[in-house]
Amino acid sequence: MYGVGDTDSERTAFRKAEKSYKLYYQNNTKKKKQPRPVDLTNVLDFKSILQSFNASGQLPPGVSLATAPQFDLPVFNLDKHPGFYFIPQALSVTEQCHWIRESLTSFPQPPNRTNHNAVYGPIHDLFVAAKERKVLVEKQNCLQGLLPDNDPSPTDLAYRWESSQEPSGTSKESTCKSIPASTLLRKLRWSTLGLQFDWSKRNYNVGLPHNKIPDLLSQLAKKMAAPSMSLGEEFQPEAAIVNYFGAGDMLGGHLDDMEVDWSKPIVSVSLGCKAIFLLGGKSREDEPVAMFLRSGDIVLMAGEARECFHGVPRIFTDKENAEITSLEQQLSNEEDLCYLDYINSSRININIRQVF
Ligand SMILES: O=C(O)CCC(=O)C(=O)O
Ligand SMILES: [Fe+2]
Repeated sequence: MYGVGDTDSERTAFRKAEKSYKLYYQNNTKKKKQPRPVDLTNVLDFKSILQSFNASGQLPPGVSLATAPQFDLPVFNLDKHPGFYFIPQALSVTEQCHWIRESLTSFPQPPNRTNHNAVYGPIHDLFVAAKERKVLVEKQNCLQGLLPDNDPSPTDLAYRWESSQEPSGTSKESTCKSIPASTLLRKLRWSTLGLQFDWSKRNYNVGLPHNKIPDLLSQLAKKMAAPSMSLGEEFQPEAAIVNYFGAGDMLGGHLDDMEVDWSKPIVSVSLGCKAIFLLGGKSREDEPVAMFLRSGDIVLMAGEARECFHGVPRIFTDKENAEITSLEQQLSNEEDLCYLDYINSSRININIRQVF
């Protein structure tokens, strides 16, 4: 689903656009790596579109106001992409902070799976462990026989958290593989909520243990999906993918085609650093439109837009372009500094789907 190009796709319009926005470094004269400057003049900016719409009722060519009865925020459509909806600043800063905390603490908790499952099995409390500078230590073959009798989960975990200050003790322990939680947090790429997506088989595996989509997230998705739903129908959130992006990360052009009913939207929430989103056509040969996604923006992809290639070639983690000042202010109290530290250089995307 998420592969970026083989040699053929290197030449497509979508791939060209990805390359033009992707973060590349260049050496300047003092041999310091600098991000290559990128031309952003063709990137649609719904923040300024909203501002001028609010001031004068004017919209740029190709953008129109969606009909969204009983919806209390302006929602925009793109004339060339039926089924695509943009809701700028859909979430307040307080709501954004809430979903950032949830995305880092509760969403990656088992039975939800993450990209780390394949290597380490289920990992509990990753964010707290990173905050407490813990290390993940291989337990089997290595610590067996050294575990206390009251170990809470001796059978289902091959790894466990340990304080990094713990003296290594016996020679048996010192040969254990150990990985700092902070490294694992930095390498967290996705977690899945609700019905679990099996990336190797490219389908939803309803047999995997899972929890329902959390109520508050479900309510949010139902409310935000409304502009793209037929009258009298309600969106049923059954699965969600949470994507975590660091500087230089990108999400290659792809289609989300594993859900049964494509008339239902994907509700996609952006948090943290600003990104560029590319929305293409049904073929990679179609020229994509580029737009900024900022913290608090929500997009809906329904109907025809569900069949369109899309991706995220760039996130901006530098102060000038990240546009997270209000998040920084709200997360500047002592208990939130750990979240601030993460989101300062990261973007989180939560996309919620109705599968059946
Ligand atoms: O990060 C985004 O804004 C898009 C995510 C996405 O397309 C996906 O997870 O399928
Ligand atoms: Fe997608």
